Amino acid sequence: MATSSRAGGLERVFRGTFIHSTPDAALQILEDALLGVDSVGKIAFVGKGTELDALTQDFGFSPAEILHLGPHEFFMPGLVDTHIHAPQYSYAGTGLDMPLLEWLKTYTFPAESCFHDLDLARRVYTQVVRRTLKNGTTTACYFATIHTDASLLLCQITDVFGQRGLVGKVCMDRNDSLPRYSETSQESQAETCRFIEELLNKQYPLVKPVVTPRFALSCTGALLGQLGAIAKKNNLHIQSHISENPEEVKLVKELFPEAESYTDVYHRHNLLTDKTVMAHGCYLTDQELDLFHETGAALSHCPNSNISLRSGVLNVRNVLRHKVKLGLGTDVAGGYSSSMLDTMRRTLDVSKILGTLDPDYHSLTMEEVFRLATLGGSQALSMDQQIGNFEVGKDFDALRVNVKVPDGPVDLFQRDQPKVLLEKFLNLGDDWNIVEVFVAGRKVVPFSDPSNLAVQSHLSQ
Ligand SMILES: O=c1[nH]c(=O)c2nc[nH]c2[nH]1
Ligand SMILES: [Zn+2]
Repeated sequence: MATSSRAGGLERVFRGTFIHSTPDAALQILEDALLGVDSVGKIAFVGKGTELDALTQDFGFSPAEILHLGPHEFFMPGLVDTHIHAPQYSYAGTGLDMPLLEWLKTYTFPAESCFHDLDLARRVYTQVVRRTLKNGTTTACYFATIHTDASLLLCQITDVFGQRGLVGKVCMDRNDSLPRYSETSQESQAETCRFIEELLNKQYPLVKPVVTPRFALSCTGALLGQLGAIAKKNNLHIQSHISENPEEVKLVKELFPEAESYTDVYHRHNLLTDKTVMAHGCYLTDQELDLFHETGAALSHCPNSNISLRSGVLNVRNVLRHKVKLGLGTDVAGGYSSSMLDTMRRTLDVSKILGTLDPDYHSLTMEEVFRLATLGGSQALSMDQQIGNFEVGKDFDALRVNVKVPDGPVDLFQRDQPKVLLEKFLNLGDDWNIVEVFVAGRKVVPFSDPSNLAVQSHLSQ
């Protein structure tokens, strides 16, 4: 039976294979399906090829207007990167030879401190948005730097390229290792308010502000409290890091002796809400995971970063058992790859290693990881009413995947079933296979040259 909604006139109708997840099914494959996208980018109907006549009548389109997918093609929901540092893209792929706190001091803070330079910011941010879009990231939850104007530029670039973005101006009023890359708590609070106000005034349809204390070690309790109040007053998203590395966990305990746990540091400053996403969480206790569940706060699992900085291992099965919302993140540049395909592969690898070490550990399946990267990410960002799968009424954020693209990375030897095509793509594919990317119904990849010219002139003003 077709499902439908009549939000606006029809813009496009596709026919072919659609693969997505639902809360009940990690993998749902719709073969020979028809999907209509309305003029405001929402999914107007999803039906079967056999229902063509009824759908053409109900929605007023002709069969000649249908865009047909090829035999090795399918649509899947856009990938949701729940944790990525846009400025760190400048040194992605390098500097992975030390643990977190030294890594921050040696590479991260010096690199981020340069982003007062708007020309540098424009170059790096343009490339990170283009690269992640090409890799199929339709929604990205970005950390910028402490610099408000450069953070606003990241918002503008995200808007121009048509990516859905949550963007945070980073807040840190404590940085002994590089005092020039720090703010007073008054500056941090005032600049966060300016960032939010200026971004909201721009009215970019797909870009939202996120309140972003870097992590407990970078912030005084006073600043954490002010940021919790700002988020509450404006009903905003919040992002930070938690329990990533043993040394970090130990120092947080020393710095906040009054708190019952690392999670409690954030909770007592009103920073754990159902619009919070915290990266890592490798060392959270069961009690802390209970607190995440009670508050509706989410975790972002960043396996490339956890391996590359030798930070720790997240027991995803335990997180899911506690019914904590969970998405995946590249965590560029602690994670060296900006591709969510890499993040999915590492999520699976880490889970298989846990299963090898403990025969009672129930490793994740490919289907579960696919759900985490799409619907899971949308839930972690509390955006699952709007994105995450192909439910009628949601925005059409989607990747058109061609597993047999000429000169591509995947070889096929027979007419494979859609599940095999998906598995080949997830394990062997890359951006060559992502032939089109849609965000809110707009085709944003391939990049259109005229719009790029517009970007260049727009951004150089
Ligand atoms: O992976 C990480 N990347 C960072 O930039 C950061 N800052 C605090 N904690 C962090 N962890
Ligand atoms: Zn991070």
